[in-house]
Amino acid sequence: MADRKPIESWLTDMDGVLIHEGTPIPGAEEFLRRLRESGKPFLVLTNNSIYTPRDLSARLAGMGLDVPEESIWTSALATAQFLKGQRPGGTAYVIGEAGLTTALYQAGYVLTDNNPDYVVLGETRTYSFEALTKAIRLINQGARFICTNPDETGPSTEGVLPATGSVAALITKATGVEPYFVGKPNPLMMREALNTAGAHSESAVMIGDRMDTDIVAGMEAGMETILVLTGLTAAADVERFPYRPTRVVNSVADLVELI
Ligand SMILES: O=C(CO)COP(=O)(O)O
Ligand SMILES: [Mg+2]
Repeated sequence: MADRKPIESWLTDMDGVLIHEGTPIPGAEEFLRRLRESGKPFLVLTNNSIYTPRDLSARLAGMGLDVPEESIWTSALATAQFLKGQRPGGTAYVIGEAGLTTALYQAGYVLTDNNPDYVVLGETRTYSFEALTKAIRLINQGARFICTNPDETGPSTEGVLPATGSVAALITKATGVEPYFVGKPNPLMMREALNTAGAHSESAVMIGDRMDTDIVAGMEAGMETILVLTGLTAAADVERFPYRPTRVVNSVADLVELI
């Protein structure tokens, strides 16, 4: 890309780039090791709001991937930071896992189903009819609808998994209310990530497997972008979009020599 600065900071998506659910993607271990050895700032930037950074770091370590918790930024953390800024000491009814409930507690929020300020929808593998019904009723009674991420599906080795964006669509259908999405491609998540990594967009790169979250978010934040073909976007899909990544590679294994 013409007159761009050398890449000094690396922001990388997780699902579909480093792992497929519980399975590491070939080349991810070497990519992360080379990043650590380079001493360059890097951050794993995931829309997956299920886990706390500590739990996620432990899960990744169990797959042989060494990512310290301070190098992980999730859509749950971004959502908690957003709500803390919007309404300090607020209240929320939450559908999600420990990654989201812990982040909201740490942001000073009270989690309740009694007249909450917000309904906050995150990623889980155990959506319940009762919880969705409660969320729909609370939104109808005036609670503001927030969602950690717009991903309709997530990747796995067996195929796609329904994700938060699809569940949000169910609630929207039942209430007529659209959520505010905090995760990628919201510039909020990118700004917070760049600040967390101490990175500057003109010398940073965003690696991802989705054109409509990772790549557009990086592009609109002024970063170089690299699409990998190990996740949800196939090579033939790229041309359908009105924008392009800086480069397309098969996997993170192809990026090791760029670090
Ligand atoms: O969890 C996701 C959708 O289910 C997406 O996670 P990533 O942002 O790490 O790809
Ligand atoms: Mg992904």
